Amino acid sequence: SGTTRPMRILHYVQRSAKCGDVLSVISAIDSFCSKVEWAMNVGDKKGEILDAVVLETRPRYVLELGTYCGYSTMRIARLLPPGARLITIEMNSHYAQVAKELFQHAGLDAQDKSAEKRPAGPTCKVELLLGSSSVLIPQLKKKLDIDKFDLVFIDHWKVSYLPDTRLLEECGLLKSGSVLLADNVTCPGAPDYLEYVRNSPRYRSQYFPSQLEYLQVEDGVEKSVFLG
Ligand SMILES: O=C(NC/C=C/[C@H]1O[C@@H](Sc2ccncc2)[C@H](O)[C@@H]1O)c1cc([N+](=O)[O-])cc(O)c1O
Ligand SMILES: [Mg+2]
Repeated sequence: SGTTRPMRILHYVQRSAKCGDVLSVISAIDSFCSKVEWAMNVGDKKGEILDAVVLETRPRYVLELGTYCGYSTMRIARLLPPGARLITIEMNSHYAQVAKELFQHAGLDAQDKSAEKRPAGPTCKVELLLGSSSVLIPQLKKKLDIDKFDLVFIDHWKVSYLPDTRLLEECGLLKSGSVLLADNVTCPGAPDYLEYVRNSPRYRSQYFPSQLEYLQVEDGVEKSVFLG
């Protein structure tokens, strides 16, 4: 009945990162996970690729599958202009709670969309949805009044990458030019997803080699542009 790894990350951040400073929260997580305890954040090396893709895409509507502690949520949110919306889906309520507390420490304007009492309309940049992507993706248009996503960051269960991508297509949530960015396509790997986006005429796919977070192990992210 001790603490969990996400709780230990949260406590370290609360002790050592500057309140309201999202960059100091991000670097505190990286420092904890590289020196004290590994955790499955996208990390600083692949995080720089994520940053570059966000800046290049200039997305207004972003979807993230797999919040975990919210590390990549914060990396993305800090680069979005006001008015942009970042929807992140997490099915583990403990991880979601830790992420929310990290967003608060970072001073990120975030809202738990699954809360009952919430102000009408998108008053904040980060909207955390509690539930499974396969259940929530078909509800996004109706629930959140979002038509298409400009950028999707995929970092949840590796076996869910492909089915959820197919679901995004079927739900009409991608437009010509929408960018999918998938973490871990080398380690742990998402072979069926890779095979799909690299061979489908509906995507132009590009691999960005890097390393697994905090380790000297090969990994990489795959950027796939939906062609409509
Ligand atoms: O397994 C990995 N990631 C799975 C991530 C899973 C995250 O997404 C939801 S599942 C969900 C959320 C929403 N909808 C459906 C399911 C989990 O609660 C967790 O927050 C992983 C593993 C390694 N590694 O080295 O072993 C490295 C990485 O970078 C990884 O991302
Ligand atoms: Mg990952």
